[in-house]
Amino acid sequence: MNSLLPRPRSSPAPGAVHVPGWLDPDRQRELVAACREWARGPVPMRHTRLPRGGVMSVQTVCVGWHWRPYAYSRDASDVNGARVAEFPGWLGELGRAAVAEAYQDPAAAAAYAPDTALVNFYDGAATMGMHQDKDERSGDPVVSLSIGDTCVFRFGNTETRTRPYTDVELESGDLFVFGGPSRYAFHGVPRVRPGTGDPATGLASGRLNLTLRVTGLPGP
Ligand SMILES: O=C(O)CCC(=O)C(=O)O
Ligand SMILES: [Fe+2]
Repeated sequence: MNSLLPRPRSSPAPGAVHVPGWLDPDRQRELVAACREWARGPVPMRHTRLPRGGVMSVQTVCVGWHWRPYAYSRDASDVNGARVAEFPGWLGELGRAAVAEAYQDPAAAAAYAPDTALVNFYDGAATMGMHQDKDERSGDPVVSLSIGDTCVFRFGNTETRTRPYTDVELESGDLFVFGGPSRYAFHGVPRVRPGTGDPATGLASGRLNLTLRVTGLPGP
């Protein structure tokens, strides 16, 4: 938080809600510690390789289900063949609390059962191009949690990867939920602002983002 006045919550599109400063400092520290463990394994955090030969600038580790472009599996055959870490119960609770906060809808929150989390780490130069989250077989909302350096999060429309879009500054502790008519909106991260995070989170530099999702795939 680098502003004098609290940042207001906003809704850049129907079904998309930004809640600034939702995670308190203790929660942020706990999440950084958990992400650090997941980054070690059983499937280590890596730069995801794209089918056409490119490599993503962010580093990613998954929990619950392993994502590779463009499908989910339990085993990370594109990394080391290991089965991904279990999706912990507390992370599901956090997801339900996030949906309750964003939509102020207890029934929608109670029904929300995320079974995967993608953990992305951005160094100062990493970006993410405009894309849709569409490898899930469920239209349930995506819950996004940010820790560390501030980024520009570009939230667009469901039709094109271009305008109209809204640029939102996601700071450490911010919650962003997109569901309903915005579930398949294009979005991306054109810029991270190095040095804006507070090292007290446990993250000396860079940005962490967790997206909780419902894969719609059969469990265990
Ligand atoms: O880092 C972010 O804020 C967005 C991440 C994202 O869009 C994704 O993992 O699909
Ligand atoms: Fe995404």
